[in-house]
Amino acid sequence: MDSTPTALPLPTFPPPLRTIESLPGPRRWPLVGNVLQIRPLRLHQDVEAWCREYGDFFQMYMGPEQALVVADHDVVAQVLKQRPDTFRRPALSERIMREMGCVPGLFDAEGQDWRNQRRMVMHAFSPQGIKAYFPSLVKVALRLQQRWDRAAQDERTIVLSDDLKRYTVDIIAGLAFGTDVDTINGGEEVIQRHLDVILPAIARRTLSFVAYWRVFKLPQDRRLEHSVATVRHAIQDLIGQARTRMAREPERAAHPANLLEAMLAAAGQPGSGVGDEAVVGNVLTMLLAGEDTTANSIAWLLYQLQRHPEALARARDEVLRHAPDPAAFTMEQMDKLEYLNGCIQESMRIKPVAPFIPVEAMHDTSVAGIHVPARTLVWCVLRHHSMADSHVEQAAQFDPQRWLHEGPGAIDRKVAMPFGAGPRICPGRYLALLEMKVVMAMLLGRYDIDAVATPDGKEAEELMAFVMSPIGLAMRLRRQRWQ
Ligand code: HEM
Repeated sequence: MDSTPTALPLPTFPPPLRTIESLPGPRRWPLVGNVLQIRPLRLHQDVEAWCREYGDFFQMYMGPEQALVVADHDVVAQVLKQRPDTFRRPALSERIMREMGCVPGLFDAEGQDWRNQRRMVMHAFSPQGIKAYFPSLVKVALRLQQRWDRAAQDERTIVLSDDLKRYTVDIIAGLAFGTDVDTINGGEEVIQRHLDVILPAIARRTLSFVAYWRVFKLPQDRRLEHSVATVRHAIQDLIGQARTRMAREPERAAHPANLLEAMLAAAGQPGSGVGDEAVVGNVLTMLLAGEDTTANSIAWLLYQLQRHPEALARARDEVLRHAPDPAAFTMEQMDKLEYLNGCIQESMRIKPVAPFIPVEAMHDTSVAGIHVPARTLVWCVLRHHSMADSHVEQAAQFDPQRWLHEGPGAIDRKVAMPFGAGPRICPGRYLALLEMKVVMAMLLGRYDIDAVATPDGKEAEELMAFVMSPIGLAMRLRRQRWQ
């Protein structure tokens, strides 16, 4: 027998964690940190420029608070996946909403409240729910078509964001609240005007270094108060209409026809985790989360297609082949618009309306070997690898084709995350994609686009106010000759 002692394997230890302080990052000032180097309306671009300079992981300071910036798409997806237990949305965002007089909903809910509300919202926005709503969605698109017919006939310029927001609000109100608000045919005093005041205010106050509004109010803060009060009034109206329907038809409590009815039915149940406040909060949340995001995504898509005539022609060809008549649109036709779908994905890769997602660590944890103490802000950058040649071939080019095939030359679909990732991924994504397809199919099949341009004819700038929007795009349409 061999008596040579065999060497015991040495225990291996994971490498010690790095600290955030050990990472590179822009030079900071005492107290204000890097805040003065960030242009609030160009915040995303400033952080993306630092990503190019300092790499996928670096530190920055939002005032005195240290933040870890993560721009590696795999690691971003891992962080976003660890919600709601390890990371949450920053507590500041909920505080700002409440202070403004807005009740938070799913977007700001955490823990068990979030789980309960999420289940209901997912059910309301499920592919089956959206399929059932499709005929009403098309009806809203046809109203927009009438509005655009009039604009084309009068050779009038269309303020793109205004018309598209009317379209998206009407769809959300119909699907989620069961109410036909018809803002497309409404006058100037529509709910969007007030949402347009509230959304930038959330962004502005979240980034504001000094909470001056607690001490005195500027005209913009008084406008905000008025808009919040008007929107709250409109929400009470929507809830009132749903309660009346449910009182008239009590069977709706057992078989709710939409999200609002489901929430109202649940609000009466003990232990449902959905109270009256959550109902109000979620009506507002659906309006805020579904309006600007989808409208601006469509505006960016139109802008990019207009600058790529060969892609536009190919998308139009496809529409005329598979879905030539908006009044007869079907879900099956929409499923056939694969090239248009590629255009949508490509546009959202280059111009994601949510180019970053900030989260906060709930307890001490680690990210890619970096120690992250509890309550640290982790700034997840969504547009970095998705625009890098190292991850996407000729990344700066608008090339819808890359979304159509598998294998060499195809894009790694996980590199772009326009709807976020993990358990809090956008629940409205199926609806949003369908809204985009329907409005684009209606437009491409019926009109020639004369212009989608900024007032000075220069490149559309990206403005970060709650979502990343193109500044001041106007569109001119002409009815196609064969129409
Ligand atoms: C193109 C249009 C849209 C884009 C690009 C978009 C993008 C996003 C993103 C990036 C998030 C954060 C996800 C995360 O934290 O991982 C989000 C969350 C959310 N979105 Fe959307 N969204 C769009 C349309 C909609 C629509 C139409 C609705 C519903 C009416 C909606 C409702 C929500 C809600 C409620 C949340 C919070 C989900 C949660 O925290 O659990 N979104 N969206």
